[in-house]
Amino acid sequence: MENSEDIKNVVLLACGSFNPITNMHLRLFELARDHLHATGKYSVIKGIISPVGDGYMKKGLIDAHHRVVMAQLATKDSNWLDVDAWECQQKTWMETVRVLRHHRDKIGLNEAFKKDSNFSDTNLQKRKRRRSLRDSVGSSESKTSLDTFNSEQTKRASRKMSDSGSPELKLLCGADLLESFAVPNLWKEEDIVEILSDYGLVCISRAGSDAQKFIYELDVLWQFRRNIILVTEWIQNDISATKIRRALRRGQSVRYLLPSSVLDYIERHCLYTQASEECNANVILAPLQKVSTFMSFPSISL
Ligand SMILES: Nc1ncnc2c1ncn2[C@@H]1O[C@H](COP(=O)(O)OP(=O)(O)OP(=O)(O)O)[C@@H](O)[C@H]1O
Ligand SMILES: NC(=O)c1ccc[n+]([C@@H]2O[C@H](COP(=O)(O)O)[C@@H](O)[C@H]2O)c1
Ligand SMILES: [Zn+2]
Repeated sequence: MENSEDIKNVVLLACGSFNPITNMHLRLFELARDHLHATGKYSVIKGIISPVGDGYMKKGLIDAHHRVVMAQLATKDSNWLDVDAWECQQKTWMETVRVLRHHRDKIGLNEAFKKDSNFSDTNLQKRKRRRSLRDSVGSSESKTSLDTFNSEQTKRASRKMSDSGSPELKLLCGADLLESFAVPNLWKEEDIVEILSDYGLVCISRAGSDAQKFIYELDVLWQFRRNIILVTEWIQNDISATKIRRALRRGQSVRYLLPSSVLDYIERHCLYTQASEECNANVILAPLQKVSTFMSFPSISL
Protein backbone atom coordinates (compact mmCIF):
# COMPACT_ATOMS: atom_id res chain seq x y z
CA MET A 1 0.00 0.00 0.00
CA GLU A 2 1.43 3.39 -1.04
CA ASN A 3 1.72 6.13 1.54
CA SER A 4 -0.81 8.81 0.53
CA GLU A 5 2.01 11.37 0.60
CA ASP A 6 3.66 9.47 -2.27
CA ILE A 7 0.61 9.68 -4.50
CA LYS A 8 1.17 12.16 -7.29
CA ASN A 9 -1.62 14.36 -8.56
CA VAL A 10 -2.01 14.20 -12.30
CA VAL A 11 -3.77 16.36 -14.88
CA LEU A 12 -4.38 14.66 -18.24
CA LEU A 13 -4.32 16.70 -21.44
CA ALA A 14 -5.69 15.30 -24.71
CA CYS A 15 -4.90 17.20 -27.91
CA GLY A 16 -6.66 16.38 -31.16
CA SER A 17 -9.14 17.46 -33.78
CA PHE A 18 -12.25 16.24 -31.91
CA ASN A 19 -14.04 16.55 -35.24
CA PRO A 20 -16.48 15.64 -33.74
CA ILE A 21 -15.87 14.45 -30.17
CA THR A 22 -16.93 10.79 -29.80
CA ASN A 23 -17.73 8.44 -26.93
CA MET A 24 -14.29 6.94 -27.42
CA HIS A 25 -12.59 10.28 -26.69
CA LEU A 26 -14.44 10.35 -23.38
CA ARG A 27 -13.53 6.71 -22.74
CA LEU A 28 -9.82 7.56 -23.16
CA PHE A 29 -10.00 9.65 -20.02
CA GLU A 30 -11.92 7.05 -18.02
CA LEU A 31 -9.51 4.30 -19.03
CA ALA A 32 -6.46 6.41 -18.22
CA ARG A 33 -7.83 7.45 -14.84
CA ASP A 34 -8.72 3.87 -13.83
CA HIS A 35 -5.30 2.65 -14.89
CA LEU A 36 -3.39 5.40 -13.08
CA HIS A 37 -5.41 4.93 -9.90
CA ALA A 38 -4.86 1.18 -10.02
CA THR A 39 -1.10 1.71 -9.90
CA GLY A 40 -1.55 3.26 -6.44
CA LYS A 41 0.91 5.98 -7.45
CA TYR A 42 -1.32 8.59 -9.02
CA SER A 43 -4.47 10.51 -8.40
CA VAL A 44 -6.05 12.01 -11.49
CA ILE A 45 -7.61 15.30 -10.55
CA LYS A 46 -8.55 16.72 -13.93
CA GLY A 47 -8.81 15.93 -17.62
CA ILE A 48 -8.50 18.65 -20.26
CA ILE A 49 -9.70 18.39 -23.85
CA SER A 50 -7.88 20.81 -26.13
CA PRO A 51 -9.31 20.94 -29.65
CA VAL A 52 -6.73 21.86 -32.28
CA GLY A 53 -6.98 25.25 -34.03
CA ASP A 54 -8.40 25.66 -37.53
CA GLY A 55 -4.87 26.47 -38.71
CA TYR A 56 -4.01 22.77 -38.37
CA MET A 57 -5.48 22.48 -41.89
CA LYS A 58 -6.59 18.88 -41.61
CA LYS A 59 -8.95 17.71 -44.32
CA GLY A 60 -12.58 18.00 -43.24
CA LEU A 61 -11.76 20.02 -40.09
CA ILE A 62 -14.78 22.16 -39.26
CA ASP A 63 -14.73 25.47 -37.42
CA ALA A 64 -13.14 25.28 -33.96
CA HIS A 65 -16.12 27.06 -32.45
CA HIS A 66 -18.39 24.10 -33.28
CA ARG A 67 -15.82 21.55 -32.11
CA VAL A 68 -15.43 23.36 -28.79
CA VAL A 69 -19.20 23.60 -28.24
CA MET A 70 -19.61 19.89 -29.03
CA ALA A 71 -16.83 18.99 -26.57
CA GLN A 72 -18.49 21.17 -23.94
CA LEU A 73 -21.82 19.44 -24.50
CA ALA A 74 -20.12 16.04 -24.24
CA THR A 75 -18.44 16.87 -20.92
CA LYS A 76 -21.34 18.77 -19.39
CA ASP A 77 -22.13 15.99 -16.91
CA SER A 78 -18.55 15.20 -15.96
CA ASN A 79 -17.15 16.49 -12.70
CA TRP A 80 -13.54 16.17 -13.77
CA LEU A 81 -13.37 16.77 -17.54
CA ASP A 82 -12.95 20.27 -18.95
CA VAL A 83 -12.66 21.74 -22.43
CA ASP A 84 -9.99 24.37 -22.93
CA ALA A 85 -10.22 26.63 -25.97
CA TRP A 86 -6.87 28.38 -25.49
CA GLU A 87 -5.11 26.28 -28.15
CA CYS A 88 -7.71 26.85 -30.85
CA GLN A 89 -7.92 30.56 -30.07
CA GLN A 90 -4.31 31.11 -31.12
CA LYS A 91 -3.74 32.79 -34.49
CA THR A 92 -1.86 29.86 -36.00
CA TRP A 93 -1.50 26.14 -35.35
CA MET A 94 0.87 25.40 -32.52
CA GLU A 95 3.03 22.43 -31.63
CA THR A 96 1.64 20.15 -28.93
CA VAL A 97 4.67 20.77 -26.74
CA ARG A 98 3.73 24.47 -26.61
CA VAL A 99 0.20 23.56 -25.54
CA LEU A 100 1.67 21.42 -22.77
CA ARG A 101 3.94 24.28 -21.68
CA HIS A 102 0.95 26.63 -21.53
CA HIS A 103 -1.06 24.26 -19.36
CA ARG A 104 1.84 23.51 -17.07
CA ASP A 105 2.41 27.24 -16.54
CA LYS A 106 -1.28 27.68 -15.85
CA ILE A 107 -1.31 24.87 -13.29
CA GLY A 108 1.82 26.35 -11.68
CA LEU A 109 0.20 29.78 -11.44
CA ASN A 110 -2.94 28.36 -9.83
CA GLU A 111 -0.78 26.54 -7.32
CA ALA A 112 1.22 29.65 -6.49
CA PHE A 113 -2.00 31.62 -6.06
CA LYS A 114 -3.44 28.98 -3.72
CA LYS A 115 -0.27 28.89 -1.64
CA ASP A 116 -0.21 32.67 -1.42
CA SER A 117 -3.75 32.94 -0.16
CA ASN A 118 -3.14 30.09 2.29
CA PHE A 119 -0.11 31.78 3.79
CA SER A 120 -1.90 35.05 4.20
CA ASP A 121 -4.70 33.31 6.07
CA THR A 122 -4.23 33.51 9.80
CA ASN A 123 -6.79 30.77 10.31
CA LEU A 124 -4.75 28.26 8.33
CA GLN A 125 -4.24 25.91 11.28
CA LYS A 126 -7.93 25.95 12.10
CA ARG A 127 -8.84 25.19 8.52
CA LYS A 128 -6.37 22.30 8.42
CA ARG A 129 -7.88 20.81 11.58
CA ARG A 130 -11.40 21.13 10.13
CA ARG A 131 -10.23 19.47 6.94
CA SER A 132 -8.59 16.55 8.72
CA LEU A 133 -11.80 16.09 10.74
CA ARG A 134 -13.81 16.04 7.50
CA ASP A 135 -11.36 13.49 6.05
CA SER A 136 -11.70 11.12 8.97
CA VAL A 137 -15.51 11.32 8.85
CA GLY A 138 -15.39 10.69 5.09
CA SER A 139 -13.18 7.64 5.43
CA SER A 140 -15.61 5.88 7.77
CA GLU A 141 -18.40 5.93 5.20
CA SER A 142 -18.90 2.77 3.19
CA LYS A 143 -18.09 3.14 -0.54
CA THR A 144 -19.96 0.88 -2.88
CA SER A 145 -19.47 1.95 -6.51
CA LEU A 146 -16.36 2.63 -8.52
CA ASP A 147 -17.74 6.08 -9.27
CA THR A 148 -17.86 6.90 -5.57
CA PHE A 149 -14.31 5.60 -5.30
CA ASN A 150 -13.18 7.78 -8.19
CA SER A 151 -14.89 10.89 -6.96
CA GLU A 152 -13.39 10.32 -3.49
CA GLN A 153 -10.00 9.98 -5.12
CA THR A 154 -10.62 13.22 -6.96
CA LYS A 155 -11.71 15.07 -3.84
CA ARG A 156 -8.79 13.73 -1.88
CA ALA A 157 -6.48 14.74 -4.69
CA SER A 158 -7.90 18.25 -4.84
CA ARG A 159 -7.34 18.64 -1.12
CA LYS A 160 -3.83 17.32 -1.40
CA MET A 161 -3.13 19.62 -4.33
CA SER A 162 -3.53 22.67 -2.13
CA ASP A 163 -1.20 21.15 0.46
CA SER A 164 1.63 19.82 -1.65
CA GLY A 165 3.53 20.39 -4.89
CA SER A 166 2.08 21.04 -8.32
CA PRO A 167 0.28 18.22 -10.09
CA GLU A 168 2.03 16.50 -12.97
CA LEU A 169 0.72 17.21 -16.44
CA LYS A 170 0.65 14.25 -18.83
CA LEU A 171 -0.30 14.00 -22.47
CA LEU A 172 -3.13 11.54 -23.07
CA CYS A 173 -3.40 9.96 -26.51
CA GLY A 174 -4.36 6.92 -28.52
CA ALA A 175 -1.73 4.57 -29.94
CA ASP A 176 -2.13 6.07 -33.42
CA LEU A 177 -0.89 9.44 -32.17
CA LEU A 178 2.13 7.72 -30.64
CA GLU A 179 2.80 6.05 -33.99
CA SER A 180 2.58 9.42 -35.74
CA PHE A 181 5.87 10.32 -34.00
CA ALA A 182 7.57 8.30 -36.71
CA VAL A 183 5.92 10.11 -39.64
CA PRO A 184 8.76 11.99 -41.33
CA ASN A 185 8.75 15.75 -40.61
CA LEU A 186 5.53 15.67 -38.58
CA TRP A 187 7.14 16.02 -35.15
CA LYS A 188 10.45 17.62 -34.24
CA GLU A 189 12.68 15.23 -32.35
CA GLU A 190 13.36 17.84 -29.64
CA ASP A 191 9.59 18.22 -29.12
CA ILE A 192 9.18 14.46 -28.70
CA VAL A 193 12.04 14.44 -26.20
CA GLU A 194 10.53 17.34 -24.24
CA ILE A 195 7.06 15.73 -24.20
CA LEU A 196 8.45 12.44 -22.98
CA SER A 197 11.02 13.69 -20.52
CA ASP A 198 9.24 16.70 -19.01
CA TYR A 199 5.63 15.51 -19.06
CA GLY A 200 5.13 11.85 -19.98
CA LEU A 201 2.53 10.09 -22.00
CA VAL A 202 -0.49 7.98 -21.20
CA CYS A 203 -1.29 5.98 -24.31
CA ILE A 204 -4.48 3.97 -24.86
CA SER A 205 -4.37 0.95 -27.18
CA ARG A 206 -6.18 1.32 -30.48
CA ALA A 207 -7.22 -1.31 -33.03
CA GLY A 208 -4.61 -1.47 -35.76
CA SER A 209 -1.77 -0.13 -33.60
CA ASP A 210 0.80 -2.03 -31.61
CA ALA A 211 2.17 0.54 -29.19
CA GLN A 212 4.49 -1.85 -27.37
CA LYS A 213 6.18 -2.96 -30.58
CA PHE A 214 6.37 0.62 -31.70
CA ILE A 215 8.16 1.70 -28.51
CA TYR A 216 10.62 -1.12 -29.08
CA GLU A 217 11.26 -0.01 -32.65
CA LEU A 218 11.69 3.75 -32.18
CA ASP A 219 14.89 4.68 -30.31
CA VAL A 220 13.57 7.89 -28.80
CA LEU A 221 10.52 6.08 -27.40
CA TRP A 222 12.65 3.25 -26.09
CA GLN A 223 14.95 5.76 -24.37
CA PHE A 224 12.03 7.30 -22.49
CA ARG A 225 9.90 4.13 -22.17
CA ARG A 226 9.58 4.60 -18.40
CA ASN A 227 7.65 7.80 -19.04
CA ILE A 228 5.13 6.12 -21.32
CA ILE A 229 2.20 4.50 -19.57
CA LEU A 230 0.45 2.04 -21.85
CA VAL A 231 -3.18 1.26 -21.14
CA THR A 232 -4.97 -1.65 -22.76
CA GLU A 233 -8.61 -1.17 -23.69
CA TRP A 234 -10.04 -4.66 -23.23
CA ILE A 235 -13.49 -3.65 -24.43
CA GLN A 236 -12.21 -2.71 -27.86
CA ASN A 237 -13.99 0.03 -29.61
CA ASP A 238 -12.97 1.26 -33.03
CA ILE A 239 -14.99 4.47 -33.05
CA SER A 240 -13.24 7.08 -35.15
CA ALA A 241 -14.33 10.63 -35.96
CA THR A 242 -13.51 10.01 -39.64
CA LYS A 243 -15.93 7.08 -39.74
CA ILE A 244 -18.59 9.13 -37.96
CA ARG A 245 -18.23 11.97 -40.48
CA ARG A 246 -18.46 9.45 -43.32
CA ALA A 247 -21.63 7.91 -41.93
CA LEU A 248 -23.17 11.35 -41.45
CA ARG A 249 -22.43 12.29 -45.07
CA ARG A 250 -24.15 9.10 -46.17
CA GLY A 251 -27.18 9.74 -44.01
CA GLN A 252 -26.43 6.70 -41.82
CA SER A 253 -27.15 6.62 -38.10
CA VAL A 254 -24.34 7.42 -35.67
CA ARG A 255 -26.53 7.35 -32.59
CA TYR A 256 -24.81 5.80 -29.51
CA LEU A 257 -21.36 6.46 -30.99
CA LEU A 258 -21.33 9.97 -29.58
CA PRO A 259 -23.34 11.75 -26.88
CA SER A 260 -26.89 12.51 -28.04
CA SER A 261 -26.45 16.21 -27.19
CA VAL A 262 -23.55 16.30 -29.67
CA LEU A 263 -25.58 14.53 -32.33
CA ASP A 264 -28.47 16.97 -31.83
CA TYR A 265 -26.03 19.86 -32.25
CA ILE A 266 -24.61 18.36 -35.45
CA GLU A 267 -28.10 17.94 -36.89
CA ARG A 268 -29.27 21.40 -35.83
CA HIS A 269 -26.27 23.07 -37.50
CA CYS A 270 -26.08 20.69 -40.50
CA LEU A 271 -22.41 19.97 -39.79
CA TYR A 272 -20.43 17.32 -41.67
CA THR A 273 -21.55 17.47 -45.26
CA GLN A 274 -19.77 16.69 -48.52
CA ALA A 275 -18.75 20.36 -48.64
CA SER A 276 -17.29 20.40 -45.11
CA GLU A 277 -15.25 17.28 -45.89
CA GLU A 278 -13.66 19.10 -48.84
CA CYS A 279 -12.30 21.79 -46.52
CA ASN A 280 -8.46 21.83 -46.66
CA ALA A 281 -8.61 19.07 -49.30
CA ASN A 282 -5.50 20.25 -51.14
CA VAL A 283 -3.72 21.93 -48.28
CA ILE A 284 -0.63 20.61 -46.54
CA LEU A 285 -1.09 19.85 -42.84
CA ALA A 286 0.32 22.76 -40.76
CA PRO A 287 3.13 20.80 -39.04
CA LEU A 288 4.34 19.61 -42.44
CA GLN A 289 4.09 23.14 -43.86
CA LYS A 290 6.44 24.38 -41.14
CA VAL A 291 8.95 21.75 -42.08
CA SER A 292 8.62 22.29 -45.85
CA THR A 293 9.18 26.04 -45.36
CA PHE A 294 12.34 25.23 -43.46
CA MET A 295 13.47 22.68 -46.04
CA SER A 296 12.91 24.97 -49.00
CA PHE A 297 15.05 27.67 -47.37
CA PRO A 298 18.45 26.44 -48.62
CA SER A 299 17.19 26.33 -52.21
CA ILE A 300 16.15 30.02 -51.97
CA SER A 301 19.65 31.02 -50.92
CA LEU A 302 21.23 29.17 -53.84
N1 LIG B 1 -10.93 4.54 -30.85
C1 LIG B 1 -9.88 5.11 -30.26
N2 LIG B 1 -9.01 4.38 -29.52
C2 LIG B 1 -7.93 4.96 -28.95
N3 LIG B 1 -7.63 6.27 -29.07
C3 LIG B 1 -8.45 7.05 -29.79
C4 LIG B 1 -9.61 6.52 -30.43
N4 LIG B 1 -10.26 7.53 -31.08
C5 LIG B 1 -9.50 8.63 -30.87
N5 LIG B 1 -8.42 8.36 -30.11
C6 LIG B 1 -7.40 9.31 -29.65
O1 LIG B 1 -8.05 10.54 -29.34
C7 LIG B 1 -7.16 11.63 -29.58
C8 LIG B 1 -7.86 12.66 -30.47
O2 LIG B 1 -8.12 12.00 -31.67
P1 LIG B 1 -8.84 12.57 -32.95
O3 LIG B 1 -9.52 13.86 -32.65
O4 LIG B 1 -7.91 12.52 -34.08
O5 LIG B 1 -9.97 11.47 -33.13
P2 LIG B 1 -10.09 10.38 -34.23
O6 LIG B 1 -11.28 9.56 -33.91
O7 LIG B 1 -8.78 9.69 -34.41
O8 LIG B 1 -10.41 11.34 -35.47
P3 LIG B 1 -9.97 11.22 -36.98
O9 LIG B 1 -10.56 9.94 -37.47
O10 LIG B 1 -10.57 12.45 -37.57
O11 LIG B 1 -8.45 11.24 -36.98
C9 LIG B 1 -5.91 11.03 -30.26
O12 LIG B 1 -4.92 10.88 -29.27
C10 LIG B 1 -6.40 9.68 -30.73
O13 LIG B 1 -5.33 8.74 -30.78
N1 LIG C 1 4.68 18.56 -34.14
C1 LIG C 1 3.60 18.54 -33.38
O1 LIG C 1 3.54 19.08 -32.29
C2 LIG C 1 2.39 17.82 -33.90
C3 LIG C 1 2.40 17.16 -35.13
C4 LIG C 1 1.24 16.51 -35.55
C5 LIG C 1 0.10 16.55 -34.76
N2 LIG C 1 0.14 17.21 -33.58
C6 LIG C 1 -1.08 17.29 -32.74
O2 LIG C 1 -1.60 16.01 -32.54
C7 LIG C 1 -3.01 16.06 -32.59
C8 LIG C 1 -3.42 15.13 -33.71
O3 LIG C 1 -4.73 15.24 -33.97
P1 LIG C 1 -5.39 14.38 -35.15
O4 LIG C 1 -5.13 12.93 -34.84
O5 LIG C 1 -6.83 14.73 -35.12
O6 LIG C 1 -4.73 14.78 -36.45
C9 LIG C 1 -3.38 17.53 -32.81
O7 LIG C 1 -3.64 18.11 -31.56
C10 LIG C 1 -2.12 18.14 -33.40
O8 LIG C 1 -1.92 19.51 -33.09
C11 LIG C 1 1.23 17.82 -33.13
ZN1 LIG D 1 -7.12 10.88 -35.31
